[in-house]
Amino acid sequence: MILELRGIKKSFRNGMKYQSILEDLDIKIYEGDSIAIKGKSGCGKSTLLHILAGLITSDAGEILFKGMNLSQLSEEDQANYRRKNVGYITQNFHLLDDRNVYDNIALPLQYLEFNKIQIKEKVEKVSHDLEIEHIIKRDITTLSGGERQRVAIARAIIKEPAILLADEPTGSLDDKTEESIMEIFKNLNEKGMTLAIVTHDNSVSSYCKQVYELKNKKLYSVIY
Ligand SMILES: Nc1ncnc2c1ncn2[C@@H]1O[C@H](COP(=O)(O)OP(=O)(O)OP(=O)(O)O)[C@@H](O)[C@H]1O
Repeated sequence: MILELRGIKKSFRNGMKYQSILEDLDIKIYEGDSIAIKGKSGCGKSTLLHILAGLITSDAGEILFKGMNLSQLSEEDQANYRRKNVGYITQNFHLLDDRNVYDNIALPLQYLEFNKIQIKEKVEKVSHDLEIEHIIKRDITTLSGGERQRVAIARAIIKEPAILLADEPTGSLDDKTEESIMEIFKNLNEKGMTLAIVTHDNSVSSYCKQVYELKNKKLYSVIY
């Protein structure tokens, strides 16, 4: 098992009120799994992905990565865990506007202290796969929504993470580009990368081996 959530609870404080989002949520994700997470807008899908990525903490429960309890690690070790193992594509991409496309894609490898030659090789390969070679020197601010999305995907997969978490990764792409991105994810998954995707799109979830619905603060396996 690569990642397990046990008894996760999460609520947010909005003004004077606490809004409970996740309640006693469990999930087991096995190495090489590909899972889609569906559910109504606002039900807590992004919150769940943030918890899986270790970006926010839960109020109760445990997150285990290959049996290791992440909440028992120091902040520095948690950050190292994320850098090495987790690729994350957020809903609004979070690209760095003051750097060009190349530098955005190269960033995770710089954190992992790859040398310049290794970085160049990997950036060239991933930008070829995602068909963004022609925009590699462009400033982020000049890109279209779909181009930004592909840059965010390139940045997330360049380090070949053990687990890729993606929040609506093909949301603003046309059908053909969506299909090519899903083929890339499928290939990476076949090579052993575990995949968890939040999506509303049935054609995206059809690529996944398992589909879950987040409902009433818990995850339910959807059987077609
Ligand atoms: N940092 C926060 N502070 C307060 N409330 C929050 C915070 N983050 C999320 N929420 C609330 O938690 C609920 C779940 O939000 P979340 O973004 O996880 O839903 P979602 O299922 O991903 O929605 P969507 O499909 O619309 O993107 C929403 O009601 C949202 O307003």
